[in-house]
Amino acid sequence: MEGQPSARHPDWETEQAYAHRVVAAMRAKLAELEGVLRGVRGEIVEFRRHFWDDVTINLSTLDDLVETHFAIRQQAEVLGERERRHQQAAKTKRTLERQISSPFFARIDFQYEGESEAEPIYIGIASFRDEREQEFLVHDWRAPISSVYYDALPGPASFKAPAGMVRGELKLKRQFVIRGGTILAMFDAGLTIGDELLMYALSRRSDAQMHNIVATIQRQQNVVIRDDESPSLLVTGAAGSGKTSAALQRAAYLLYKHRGDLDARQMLFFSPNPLFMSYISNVLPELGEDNIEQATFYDYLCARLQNEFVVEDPFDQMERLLEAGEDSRMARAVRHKASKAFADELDRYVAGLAPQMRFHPILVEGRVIATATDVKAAFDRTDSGLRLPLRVDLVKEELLHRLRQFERDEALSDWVQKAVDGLPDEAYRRAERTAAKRKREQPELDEQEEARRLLGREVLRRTLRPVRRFVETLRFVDTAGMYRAWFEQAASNPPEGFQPEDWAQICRQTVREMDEGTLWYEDATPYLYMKEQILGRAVSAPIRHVLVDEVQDYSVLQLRLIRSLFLYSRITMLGDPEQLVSPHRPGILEEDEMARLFPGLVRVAFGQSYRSTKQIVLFTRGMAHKGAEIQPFDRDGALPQLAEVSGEAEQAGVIALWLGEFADAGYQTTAVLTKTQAEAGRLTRALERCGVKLRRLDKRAVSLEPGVVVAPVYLAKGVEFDGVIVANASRDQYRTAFDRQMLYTACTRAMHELRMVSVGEASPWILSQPADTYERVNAAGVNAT
Ligand SMILES: Nc1ncnc2c1ncn2[C@@H]1O[C@H](COP(=O)(O)OP(=O)(O)OP(=O)(O)O)[C@@H](O)[C@H]1O
Repeated sequence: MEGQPSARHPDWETEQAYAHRVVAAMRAKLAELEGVLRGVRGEIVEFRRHFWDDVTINLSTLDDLVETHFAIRQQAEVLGERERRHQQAAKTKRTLERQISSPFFARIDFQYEGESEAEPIYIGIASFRDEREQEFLVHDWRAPISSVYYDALPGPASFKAPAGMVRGELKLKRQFVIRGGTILAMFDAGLTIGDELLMYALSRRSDAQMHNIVATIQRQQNVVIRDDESPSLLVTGAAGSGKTSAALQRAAYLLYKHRGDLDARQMLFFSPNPLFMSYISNVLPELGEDNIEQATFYDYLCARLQNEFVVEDPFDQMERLLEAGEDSRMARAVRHKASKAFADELDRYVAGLAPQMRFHPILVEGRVIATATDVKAAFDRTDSGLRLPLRVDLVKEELLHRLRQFERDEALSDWVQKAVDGLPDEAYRRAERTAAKRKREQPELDEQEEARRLLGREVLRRTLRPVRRFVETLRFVDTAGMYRAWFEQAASNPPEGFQPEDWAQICRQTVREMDEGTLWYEDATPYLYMKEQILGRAVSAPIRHVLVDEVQDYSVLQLRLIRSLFLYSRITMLGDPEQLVSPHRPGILEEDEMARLFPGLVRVAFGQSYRSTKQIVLFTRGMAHKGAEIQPFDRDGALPQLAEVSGEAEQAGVIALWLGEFADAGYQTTAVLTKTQAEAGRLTRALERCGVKLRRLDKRAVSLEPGVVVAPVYLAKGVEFDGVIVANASRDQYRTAFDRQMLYTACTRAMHELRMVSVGEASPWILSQPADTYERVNAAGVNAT
């Protein structure tokens, strides 16, 4: 690395003077903004107080009603506009406050082609203009020219501006660490980019929150961040290679580039667990952007399925699997239901479903408006050339028509007239007035009967409301019955092609579970997918960008569902096949299925791992299939340690000892990772008995705080800790290929230090690593080799 040691840099004073100038200008702007904010706030309070003064409420005639409506609307619009102005100013203020502490993090000197001098460009989290001088004191990191900082080395360079490519020469590339307006460190980048600043960033202690990487975005990451052309992106890369970070920076970049046209509510991030949602929730606000929408795939499924079933969550499914074992029927069921063969089979079933469509009858207070057979007959009368959702829609129209007819026909019937007695007096008076008016227009009308008819229809309208809703929301289609029937049929008559040998039993179990009102997690997606095929896809048009993290854990149908629900959205997927911690079959990321579902898919692979020290990466990469491709970042730390102990009490003792050492090292976040929830519970109790203060994370945990946590590995996905202790990393626990992925995921959560303890012989996935990549210690933490 060519670079000047910070303290001796000859330009230090000049740069500090510039930083002071910028900060002073920012402070002045902040004061001005605070004045504006106070003013707008005052206006809002005043406006709210006198909201009704300018509105005359007059509901006498229809014209008056319309006028009143518009007057209220106009007032509300004025108020809304001020509130928006206030929100905008408050947002700018927050960004400015952050900028004042660290006004910029880089400077490039760029000499445009044809110019004789280079222009210094300072880069920060947002741009800042000196309005009097009409010059940019700081450029936004997302501005076109800023890309030179991320992409180029000193020498000829170019960047893409809206009007085309701009060429020139990069004369200087300088990086800063500034806190509280004071320069703490300053590096000039030479042939390699920003390694010192990166080292500075990666050596920090984790505070349980992910942070932005804006000052040290690497060239390959920048490709992903600024890609505004590919319809879909699949970013694969080793643990800690910055996939999630790049995706969040990408969201910030797109929000900036398309500001005014794209807002944060139009971007959706699928997170692996609720904990992760809180872990990343700081990144965008740090960059002055609003948080984008976040959901776990499970939450999304439940929202779509409403309350039709109790849907098992993926963590319970995981526990079920860990208990049953990989060779169990349950595991075979889950794997098969996640496969392409199953997805194709479901597509075939839906394609041939028309003759077997099932419906619920339409009943009103025990009276039959249409039997299930009637509804089926109505369906059969529709044009068989049409797609299922269109045919269902036609049946809906016919049923609504029948409901209207029923309302007309039944108004004078006894059961309805009996219910009329319960109507309020006002309803009687209204009906009598209307009947009298009609009598004047049609003298032959029986006025009393007309009033009774009107009252009867009012009763019916109320009674029919839920039935109408039932029809309008297509709940008359027995989708659950059809999903269930598919398994019933398959149990007695298995479909052609590959099935697990005990498929018939699996099908019967699925039926039993549904009869109890529960949907296993592995059935939730196929069921929803089938439902969307029958009833019509509720395409989520407002969402324009979807980001899917940990995509290696998704099944074929989950991806098909995402594609169909977000048909018009651009999709960015992030994954690492080595971290497959779901019972699904590996390889989904490699398959043609990806290219078929996401036409124009662009794949980007990240090779370098940033999270962990060189020692941790050299050790963990041995567990990965394509480990040789993982490049560690040259940051030194201790060798990972392994202690083999004889029992659980001894294990707790070793962990307590290690936790003490981690605390002495100043680690703020430490995780003790187990395989299962039950183990996490036992270990928590054992550690508490040793006097350790810790927090146990379960699937309901929604935030990560500094300190020691005990959790099963699958809950720590995507998250990182200063120190990680893998509990009971023994042969019994981590033996199979699936276990290897789990162990790899656990070990790669560590930033600075990794320790493993095993009750009995350690896992072969550890023992097969080169002896010089880890250290064996005894229960007292003393080298045991
Ligand atoms: N360019 C960078 N500059 C500074 N830090 C970086 C950079 N890229 C990644 N990191 C850091 O590396 C760590 C891992 O990043 P991130 O979580 O985005 O990786 P990932 O590929 O999503 O990991 P995993 O697959 O293990 O969940 C984070 O602490 C992040 O801040």
